[in-house]
Amino acid sequence: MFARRKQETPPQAPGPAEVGASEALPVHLEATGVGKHVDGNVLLAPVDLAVSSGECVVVRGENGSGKTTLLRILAGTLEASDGTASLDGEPLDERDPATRARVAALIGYPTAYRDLTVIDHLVLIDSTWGGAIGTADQRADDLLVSLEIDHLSERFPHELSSGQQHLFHLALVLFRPSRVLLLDEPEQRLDTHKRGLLTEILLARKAAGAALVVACHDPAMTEAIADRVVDVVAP
Ligand SMILES: Nc1ncnc2c1ncn2[C@@H]1O[C@H](COP(=O)(O)OP(=O)(O)OP(=O)(O)O)[C@@H](O)[C@H]1O
Repeated sequence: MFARRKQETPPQAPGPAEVGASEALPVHLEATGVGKHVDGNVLLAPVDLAVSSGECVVVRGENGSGKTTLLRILAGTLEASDGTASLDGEPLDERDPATRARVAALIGYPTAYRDLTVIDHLVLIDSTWGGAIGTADQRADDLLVSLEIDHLSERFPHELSSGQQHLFHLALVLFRPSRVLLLDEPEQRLDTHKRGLLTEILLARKAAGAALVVACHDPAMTEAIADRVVDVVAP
């Protein structure tokens, strides 16, 4: 089991909106004419997108239209072939600590460790990123409660159902502080109730000042969280 970091003075426990909440500093993410092609194949036709603190842009489009490709470019893990993408006027590069400190992304499967439990993973993340309120265990518990998976905190990742695993993956991303949240189909594999919980958490993160870009196939969730919609058209 991962050794828990000890904290001497536990202040009050955080509320769900405060766990992983973004810092108060405003942020602006912008993509202008961003497109991607590889060996003559167009993965993403040029698209514009802009989002600031307290806003959510939902990216829609049919399967294969390029939503994940766009999110990868916005996360700084993929270089655009056309156009420019910037965060607060600076180029995005996931290798740059300045980008990593501001952007948290759920695109595909995050790294998980077979020998660490659910809560061990969160405490491990906390040892890197920390938090302002409460202890690491309190912060982790609070997020797990908000996702209604606190009863699974001592399970290993391979002991979770597919929907529970997805909630665990969401927890890994939501737990660390970030000013920008990029989520690729966060509603996948979740039942209606859990989609509602996730919607509440995303609205709380918006209210706390995060900028959100969410690729989403769920019309109800889109209606609830989106300030604007960007439709990606298949190349
Ligand atoms: N490494 C790659 N090399 C070549 N083409 C790729 C590669 N990765 C993805 N593609 C293609 O790029 C296009 C866009 O893929 P992308 O995953 O961005 O779509 P998407 O909109 O997220 O799809 P979905 O809704 O199914 O998740 C698809 O046609 C896909 O086949």
